Amino acid sequence: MGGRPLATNRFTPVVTPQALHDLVPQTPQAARTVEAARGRIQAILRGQDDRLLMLVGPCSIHSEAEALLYAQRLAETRRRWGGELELVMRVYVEKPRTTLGWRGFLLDPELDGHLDLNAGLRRTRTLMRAVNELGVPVATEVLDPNTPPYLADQLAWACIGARTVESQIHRVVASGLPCPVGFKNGTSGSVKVAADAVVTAQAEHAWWTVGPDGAPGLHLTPGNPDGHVVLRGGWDGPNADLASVRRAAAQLSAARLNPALVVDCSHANSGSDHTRQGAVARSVLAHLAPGGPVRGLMLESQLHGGRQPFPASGQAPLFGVSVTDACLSWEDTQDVLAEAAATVRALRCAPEFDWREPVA
Ligand SMILES: O=C[C@H](O)[C@H](O)COP(=O)(O)O
Ligand SMILES: C=C(OP(=O)(O)O)C(=O)O
Repeated sequence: MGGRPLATNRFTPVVTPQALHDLVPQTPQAARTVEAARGRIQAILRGQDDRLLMLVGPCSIHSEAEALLYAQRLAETRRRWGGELELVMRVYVEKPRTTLGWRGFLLDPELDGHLDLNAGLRRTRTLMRAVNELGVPVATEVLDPNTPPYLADQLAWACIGARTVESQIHRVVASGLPCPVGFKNGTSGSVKVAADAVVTAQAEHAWWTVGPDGAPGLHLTPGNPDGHVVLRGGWDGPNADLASVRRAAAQLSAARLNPALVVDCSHANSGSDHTRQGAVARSVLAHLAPGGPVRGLMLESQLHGGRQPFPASGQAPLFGVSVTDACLSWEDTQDVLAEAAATVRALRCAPEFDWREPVA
């Protein structure tokens, strides 16, 4: 083969899952948050709890101080709207990229390309535990199939993203996760690939991974009964409107799946314009119906709105501003949450109707 010679492959050993758990052990307080939230999210998805699941938080975590400040504020918001909303914080530490870019705090916690994965694992686990200890449940995207043995006990909700939803190994991993898993529709907009992922993840599988001591092994997974589809729009545009929601729910019902849906108000549903997330959320709230398929919303939200260019090496990022996708500001997020809570209250007094009927 001609061309440029490849750079030399290098290998750096990584801590075992057990060593990380010994270093950052689970605490009873954090475990209570995780367990209780998993049960409540399951009940919402199954239609046994009429509150809305609200997955809110930064597109990506790049600083513990920022994330903890956000979590402290969210803890207060959770108390305020707990009767109407199940608020879960996005603690997203692995970023899938369309082509190239920073791959997240877990792999590169210093944002400088040094890829200190051991520090990333320790700092991520410490952060997730601290968020749970504040009483705020944690949601994340599971991107690298190697991460769950290190972090799964911290998660109340997990996501398989639009770029990996068609991947066999991600579906297999989801079948072994101990929490409800949302599957995004594909980047093309295909809901079929997400519905297929729900079916695949419901089954038992064999997942080749590492055990607590880091030795490779075969994890026989039980299957995940709480997989569901997350609508995030696609190449052809948004899919948060009533017709798209009805179509997706009908597709799931036809496949004999629970038609529960979460609508991501960001990504292709907002045209990646953070200022549109509120309008997308409001449009979904306007078509919610008692007993309808939409059980939750996702917002990409930060302390401050917008985004900043990824910081050059050695340069400190602006505090509270996303370094990946542009996010809704804290204040605008609060407005959306207040409206979501008011909608849930109003729906409790609304008559049931068949959401499948087309509006005349
Ligand atoms: O949510 C985050 C981004 O949309 C996703 O990681 C893709 O980012 P990119 O298109 O900037 O690579
Ligand atoms: C990467 C994300 O979303 P998607 O997979 O929908 O692009 C995300 O939610 O951070």
